Amino acid sequence: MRRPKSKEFRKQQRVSEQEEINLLNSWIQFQPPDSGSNPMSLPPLPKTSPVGLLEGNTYSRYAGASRFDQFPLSRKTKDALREAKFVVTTDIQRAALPHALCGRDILGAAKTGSGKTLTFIIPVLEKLYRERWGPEDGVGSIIISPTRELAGQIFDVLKDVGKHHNFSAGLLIGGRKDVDMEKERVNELNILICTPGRLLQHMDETPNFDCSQMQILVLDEADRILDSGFKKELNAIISQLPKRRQTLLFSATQTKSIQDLARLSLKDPEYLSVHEESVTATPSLLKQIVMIVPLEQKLDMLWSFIKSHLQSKILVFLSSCKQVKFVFEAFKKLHPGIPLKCLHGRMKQERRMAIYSEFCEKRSVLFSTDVAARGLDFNKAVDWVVQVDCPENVASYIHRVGRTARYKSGGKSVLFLLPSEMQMLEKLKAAKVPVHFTKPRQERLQPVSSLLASLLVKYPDLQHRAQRAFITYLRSIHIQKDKDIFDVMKLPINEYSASLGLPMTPKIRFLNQKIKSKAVSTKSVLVEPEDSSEKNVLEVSRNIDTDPFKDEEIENDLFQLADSANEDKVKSSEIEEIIPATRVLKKKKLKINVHRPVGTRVVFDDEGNTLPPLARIADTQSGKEALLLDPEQKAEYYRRMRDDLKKADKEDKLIERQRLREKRIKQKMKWKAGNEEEEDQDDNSGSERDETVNRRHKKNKVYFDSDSEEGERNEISGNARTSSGAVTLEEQEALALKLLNSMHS
Ligand SMILES: Nc1ncnc2c1ncn2[C@@H]1O[C@H](COP(=O)(O)OP(=O)(O)OP(=O)(O)O)[C@@H](O)[C@H]1O
Repeated sequence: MRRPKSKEFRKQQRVSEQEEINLLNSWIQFQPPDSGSNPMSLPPLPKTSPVGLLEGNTYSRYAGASRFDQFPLSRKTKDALREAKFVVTTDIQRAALPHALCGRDILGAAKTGSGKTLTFIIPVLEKLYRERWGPEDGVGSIIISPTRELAGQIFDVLKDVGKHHNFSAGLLIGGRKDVDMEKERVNELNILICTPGRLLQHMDETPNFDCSQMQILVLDEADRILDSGFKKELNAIISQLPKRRQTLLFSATQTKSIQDLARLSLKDPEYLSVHEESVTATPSLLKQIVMIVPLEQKLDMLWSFIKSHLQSKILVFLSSCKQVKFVFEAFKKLHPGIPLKCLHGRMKQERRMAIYSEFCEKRSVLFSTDVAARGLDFNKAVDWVVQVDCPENVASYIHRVGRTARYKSGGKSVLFLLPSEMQMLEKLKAAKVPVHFTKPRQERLQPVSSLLASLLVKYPDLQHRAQRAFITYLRSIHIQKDKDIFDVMKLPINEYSASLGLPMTPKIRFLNQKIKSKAVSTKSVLVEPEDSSEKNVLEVSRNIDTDPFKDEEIENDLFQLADSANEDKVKSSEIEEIIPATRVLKKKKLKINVHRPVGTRVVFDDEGNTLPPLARIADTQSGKEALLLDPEQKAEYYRRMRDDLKKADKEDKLIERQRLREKRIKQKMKWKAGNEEEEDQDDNSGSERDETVNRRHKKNKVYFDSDSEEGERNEISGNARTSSGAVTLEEQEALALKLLNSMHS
């Protein structure tokens, strides 16, 4: 709390502030961009070096400044920077601050953890300070972030660095219930830090919400905000912002698309990519490992990894919220000896923030979706980033691994790649990502599947979660755009299902169609193995083994599970994986097992001869076993059995429908009560999300940001359908017969 100051003191302060501003303005040759320039006629992006950018400009002398106090910044900003122990500037800060303080538009690209946040927070504060912005001036700056956690983190940095300024700032993110309170106060805020959905909500719903005077717009993780997932929101937001403004875009993986820049009406933007000439696209202190892990061994590998790194802080990325929920719940029940946490878009906002803070403070394992992939700077360094599921592209990989090895600290990461995803390695290499490729050391694996199977028997809820995780994973692969890497048909589906502890492979409608058509077309693959991708896979692995970035230390010290000695074993599993026809045959075999009728038990007659199968069956009516050798008797028996099963099936379906109806009603009520939940942004592809947003806009004007909940609802209904339709009549018959059989054996 500040003590009230006297009138005289305030007057003096105003005068000295004005003198300081005059001085700053004379130091900085302030060049606001032309308001009327045509955004489509952008000049080619200049490839500038980080220092000495503004030759001939009075400001050029600051271009090479290596300390914050050498920059023409206000006393208030300098004091706060010093107090927060920010003294020496980073590359991107040195390169971008001179331009940003001049009022230029900037496209800033620098590696993860290299200090981009300060690079835009300082110009925002300085711009408003020099404009003498006050509460009555309203919104002066908007900073947009793709996720709520990142917005919260930027807000914290702003509070730190701006603590001596008198600006008001607000964090506007989805999932908060106090939207009405926000509406009342939003017009008094000078700096808004927000997610796109919530900002648009205020633009559309808040009476008199006015940002016509806004001076400076910032997009953090700009490439993400400009991609198709946020396209509609961003276009709507931009259309409501003044054309005359400064725009700053930052990301570790920057967009260079002229269309994107045109959408933002950038004026002569400075493209500052300070690490473009760098040998690697990722931080130099980051050690990166890629391992081939067959799908059915992923959980074994993850479990073994956790068990052998109990003293580390580990961030684990999985492809969907359902995966996160299942792995977290299952592993928690197995007590690995280190605290486990999970983070995904469908958690309540308060819980999300709490988990995020707890993980910042404590050594633990955090299972997360891509909500934690970008921008987050976990307080005490993350030791390991483990990518259990392959990221959708190289950019996503770079952001995920960038959660460790930040600023000047080191870090390690490991990516589990399926044999069918080996193309990813080539793409990483092409993008200058130095990975050390290695094979898993099988004998160090601690299998967890059998433990999971018993857990699933004990906890039916967990079984349901496992089924959903299974289906969502396959769907996430199915909807991936990059078909060079992601091919659902190459996955060992039954083995994967068993590895989750599931007793039977759940039915997946979209896949069944594919399998049928593939079963016909893949026969030729079996007779032409040399031409198949098998060869490619092996070739790739050989190439990567001779990777110049290879670091012996990693193999010996950092990841004890790795071993190249069992190369042959892995190769044979690769071969098995990449010939889909093999699996199709296997699958059929498995199915035959499931449908095994009563009577397949070997039975002998009085003379010791085996009786043919089906000769001996249980008479369910009388409760006795009987030998039904007469075909008519047998037919009659089966007819009765079929009728019974059909009846039971009908009843089951009725019950299931009723259950689903009740569930839907409950969800509706929850919704109506404004019980906001969130979407897992990874569960849906961009295009799916676009459709979702459209529908929502049309229907009831509910807003979307990185965290909306439509994905969940879609999935719930999708999964409900699957669970209700998953077990067919045939399978139910088989199951009943199997039960009878086991009762008699
Ligand atoms: N000049 C500096 N001196 C000391 N520490 C700094 C400096 N600049 C930034 N940092 C610290 O470096 C860390 C990473 O900064 P920041 O989060 O801004 O990185 P980033 O480039 O935005 O990363 P990402 O691409 O992952 O979003 C933070 O902990 C921040 O406090």
